[in-house]
Amino acid sequence: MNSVIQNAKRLIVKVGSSLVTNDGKGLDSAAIAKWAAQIAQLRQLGKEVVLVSSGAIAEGMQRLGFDRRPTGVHELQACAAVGQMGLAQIYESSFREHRLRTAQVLLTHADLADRERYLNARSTLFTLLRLGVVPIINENDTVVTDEIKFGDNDTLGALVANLIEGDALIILTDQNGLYTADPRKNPAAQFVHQAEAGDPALEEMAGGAGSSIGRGGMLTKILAAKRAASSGAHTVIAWGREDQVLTRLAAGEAIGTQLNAPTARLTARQQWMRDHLHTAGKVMLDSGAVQKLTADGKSLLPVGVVKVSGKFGRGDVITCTDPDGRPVARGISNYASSEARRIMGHPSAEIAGILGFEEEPELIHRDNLVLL
Ligand SMILES: Nc1ncnc2c1ncn2[C@@H]1O[C@H](COP(=O)(O)OP(=O)(O)O)[C@@H](O)[C@H]1O
Ligand SMILES: N[C@@H](CCC(=O)OP(=O)(O)O)C(=O)O
Repeated sequence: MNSVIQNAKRLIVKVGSSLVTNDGKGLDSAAIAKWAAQIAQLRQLGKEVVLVSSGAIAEGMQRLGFDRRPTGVHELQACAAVGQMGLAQIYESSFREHRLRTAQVLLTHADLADRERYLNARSTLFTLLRLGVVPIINENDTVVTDEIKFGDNDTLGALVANLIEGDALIILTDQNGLYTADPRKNPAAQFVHQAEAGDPALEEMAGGAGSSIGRGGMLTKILAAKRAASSGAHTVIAWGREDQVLTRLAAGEAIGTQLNAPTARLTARQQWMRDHLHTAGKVMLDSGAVQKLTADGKSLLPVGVVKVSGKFGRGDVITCTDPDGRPVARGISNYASSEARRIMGHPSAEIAGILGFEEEPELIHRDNLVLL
């Protein structure tokens, strides 16, 4: 038995190109229908699921009649643009069978490196989940070149896990999981059931892609697990065609390779905020808001702010002080200082009326806040 996926509330499921396109032969609608049915069941169990799907280039190659992966960057980008239409269509129709809506989210590395775009992506994904939609994420291959790419969707899956503080990342691939060596080349390779994410020994075992369809191979999956672990997410690498793989994992069955996150959830993120030696701005809270933050574990609402100092933008880390000016917390602001000055002291229901828009009801969401 294994409870990591069973206990997970928010899951990121990544499916690789070779699985999605049946080794490049075209979109595998039967396999996709099975994952959609399983994801629908996970949602009924109260889990939130985000799907990261590869396969745009492989499907585009098939549609455009390339029998080998083109070497020219613009041909690859053209393939991705054509293939992504196929992915969007098939996911939309497969999930519709279960009365679930899908949303296409195409991201680039630049989107996640920029704090404001990062926060926008995060808010949009949370909103989609709250609305009961299954987001389908891929890299926006049409606009990125090699130097600025995530490069592979294992990495993208891990970054999405960090972005939305997923509890677990499930990487579905064409092998049962991690072996001590590439099983395609070494039939004596032993299966690894469990290990600690980030253990350097795993990187020695993992090789590159076994087929011409997949990109990253096992190494990028191991590195993705290490990356996801920094925000506390555990990773499972499993065979995507295993019968009922997702629902069985959710029922607590041990399938595939489990890479456990050694750090507690949010530690890395809290660490990142704590590590800010200087912040661009400060907000002074009334004593009620101090109580909400420090004793009740709540978010900071604009209504509890009495003074805003400094100049900061949406997404900057700011310091919260008590009425005597003593720092009590640090966190990421959802509003720029000019906006915060206008909404401080007001209930969140008035934000839209004052600013003409509302980003979030909180000035600092609890997930983006660390007590000092
Ligand atoms: N130690 C290993 N254990 C399992 N698979 C490995 C290992 N090293 C390399 N591989 C290769 O990694 C491949 C999976 O990666 P990849 O082809 O990129 O798949 P995906 O499209 O699912 O991302 C496997 O087919 C396998 O040949
Ligand atoms: N964005 C690319 C994904 C490339 C990729 O990482 O593929 P894979 O190693 O199969 O997950 C596509 O959709 O073709």
